[in-house]
Amino acid sequence: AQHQHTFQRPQQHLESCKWRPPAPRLACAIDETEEQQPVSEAQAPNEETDPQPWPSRWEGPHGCAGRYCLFANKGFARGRGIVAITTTQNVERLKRIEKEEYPPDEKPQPDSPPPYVVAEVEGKGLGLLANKTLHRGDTIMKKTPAMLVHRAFFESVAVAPQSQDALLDSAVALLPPPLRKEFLAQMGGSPSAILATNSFQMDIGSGSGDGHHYGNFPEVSRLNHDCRPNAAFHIGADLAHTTMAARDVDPRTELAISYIDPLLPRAARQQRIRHAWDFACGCALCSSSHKAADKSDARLREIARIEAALADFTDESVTARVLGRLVQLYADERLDASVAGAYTLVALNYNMLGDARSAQRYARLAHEALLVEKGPGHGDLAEMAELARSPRAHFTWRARVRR
Ligand SMILES: C[S@@+](CC[C@H](N)C(=O)[O-])C[C@H]1O[C@@H](n2cnc3c(N)ncnc32)[C@H](O)[C@@H]1O
Repeated sequence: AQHQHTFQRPQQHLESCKWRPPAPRLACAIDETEEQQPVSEAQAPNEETDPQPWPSRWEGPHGCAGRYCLFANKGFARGRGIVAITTTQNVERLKRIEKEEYPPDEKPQPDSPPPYVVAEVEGKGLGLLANKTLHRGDTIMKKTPAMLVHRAFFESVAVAPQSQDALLDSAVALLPPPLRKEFLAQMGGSPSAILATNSFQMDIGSGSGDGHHYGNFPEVSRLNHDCRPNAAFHIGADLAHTTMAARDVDPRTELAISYIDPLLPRAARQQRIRHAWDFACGCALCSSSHKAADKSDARLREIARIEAALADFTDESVTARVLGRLVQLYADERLDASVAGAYTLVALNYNMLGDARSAQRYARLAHEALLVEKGPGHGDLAEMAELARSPRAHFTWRARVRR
């Protein structure tokens, strides 16, 4: 699974982002209410009391709206469960992923106690607070989705809003009770509003088309937004959403992720947050003085300028001093959760300038940051490992000096 590209920076940064279904709906070509077969709770007897974990078994379709049908697997990912509103082709993909990533003969790791507690956070509703000291790279949580909904289910004019709501209600009813409780406890109210406030875009087709879904991970949904977050996240080919500490965190400190591109200037960040989630960001940077915000925006502009130069092999302004300046700007901006792309560029550019030691140093840092921000499946990892191993054999060696 890959994250949705919402913006493109020089090093092909990928961003996972949250979403909001399009509203208001303008047209409904076909009302498919009649195709709905809402699933009642009565169809799952004894599930509240049954101590046995559910076996992994895909069932459905339990009703359809247009090409999108409801499928459920109460035993998905070694007993966690999942529901999906998607196409039959994508269910086959989910089956393949489960077979490869969650083989039934492999014992699940016992869950270690979470390094956070859920608590009220002033001005933000509930949030997550660290309950111990965390270090950069520590895993905060790793969760598979409770619900996957094909993006076009919300966008297709062939699916009427009533059909959407009926199928979403049925989907919730098919979740195993503990996960259903977690799902319904999320901020939002109705299932569609819960999805609008708390979902991540993900591609379950590895970019091969029609795999674009909204993924809902109820435990992850308690993470509030911060423009300079102390946690980073990625969604892997195993569908799991992993949140990791991006810097050292003291106990009782709130854990937060960025819902948006943190490199946007303050006004654009706030506008995106307002537009997509309808809240005024109360993070420390957004609440800072005009003077501090202006300084931050000036640093972001300088970052953009330098990164454009680094990505242009013909740009002659690139020197070791410029590379050092970029690293300093990221540190000053506290962009600990978004440094992988910058370190990658810096590593490649040191190599292009013929400084093998610095290239190796930043290739190692980029490798570490890619694991935190993008996960072990990211394509640049091999490149950075190669550069760290033998900078002089890398195609970038002295590329700027040779010109
Ligand atoms: C994904 S939920 C996060 C958890 C949520 N606070 C809760 O109680 O479940 C997103 C919602 O949390 C609140 N929120 C998140 N980050 C915030 C921030 N930086 N400032 C103010 N409110 C925030 C907003 O109400 C937003 O719609």
